Amino acid sequence: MPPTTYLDRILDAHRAAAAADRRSRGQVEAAAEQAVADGPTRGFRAGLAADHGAGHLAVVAEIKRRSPSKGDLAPGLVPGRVAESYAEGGAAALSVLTDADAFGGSPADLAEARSACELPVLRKDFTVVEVDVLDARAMGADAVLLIAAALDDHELADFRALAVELGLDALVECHDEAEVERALEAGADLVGVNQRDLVSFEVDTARAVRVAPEIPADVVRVAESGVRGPDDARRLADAGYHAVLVGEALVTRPDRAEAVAALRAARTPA
Ligand SMILES: O=P(O)(O)OC[C@@H](O)[C@@H](O)c1c[nH]c2ccccc12
Repeated sequence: MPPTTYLDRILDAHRAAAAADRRSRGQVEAAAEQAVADGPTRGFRAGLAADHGAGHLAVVAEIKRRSPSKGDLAPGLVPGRVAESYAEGGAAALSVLTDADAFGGSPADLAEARSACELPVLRKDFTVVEVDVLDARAMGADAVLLIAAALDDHELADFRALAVELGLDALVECHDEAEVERALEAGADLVGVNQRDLVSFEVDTARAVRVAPEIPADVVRVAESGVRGPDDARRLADAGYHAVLVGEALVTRPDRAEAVAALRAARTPA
């Protein structure tokens, strides 16, 4: 047996939490339906496409208190304040970690960040059951993360269809060409290539650049993880990414708005 990885452990914890969930499906559905009745989502995919269409590299700015690989990044951050500075810097969207155990986040962080700005918000978490998708809508998210490595083909397609039904965009996170293939098969129109291997935690920029051409032109492409600054961002923009998703390099900075603006400008003029 291969050793249990961080990803396995996090997924096991999420599956155990889902199994221990005493709420009925009807209860969770009602909460999601209430959110749908309260109003439409803000358009996460459309926001990235629009900013890219306007000549920028779209920035998905992440609110991340800590990570399993780096420990505390910004444990005392105030989500509303951080959201304001990201918006001021020109972020196209936010990503908010809602996983508590490994990342120190919460649904309350997402709600606070979203109400502090007009930006669409991705719920960054480990989606393992359909209830997670319903919860994402109920907590106010505009998009949900589906990690290809954590889901089988049926789950990927079903969870994505449910997200679409609820008005959520689904960011399907891939790590290699085979996973991109599976994402497309499941109908993905928004694909993230995670440069960090969720098993070894190693970041490989060459991989994101190599995988990019595998993704069709009508799919919005997001490069995730390990983007340290404008130089990294420019390489990814040149490789065909519409957007970068950046956590650590933004959350640890005193001048978060300027750091976002510098990433957004990191595109070689056509
Ligand atoms: O902090 P970074 O290296 O900029 O990475 C952000 C983001 O890509 C990373 O947080 C992430 C990518 N995929 C995930 C899945 C779950 C939790 C976290 C992640």
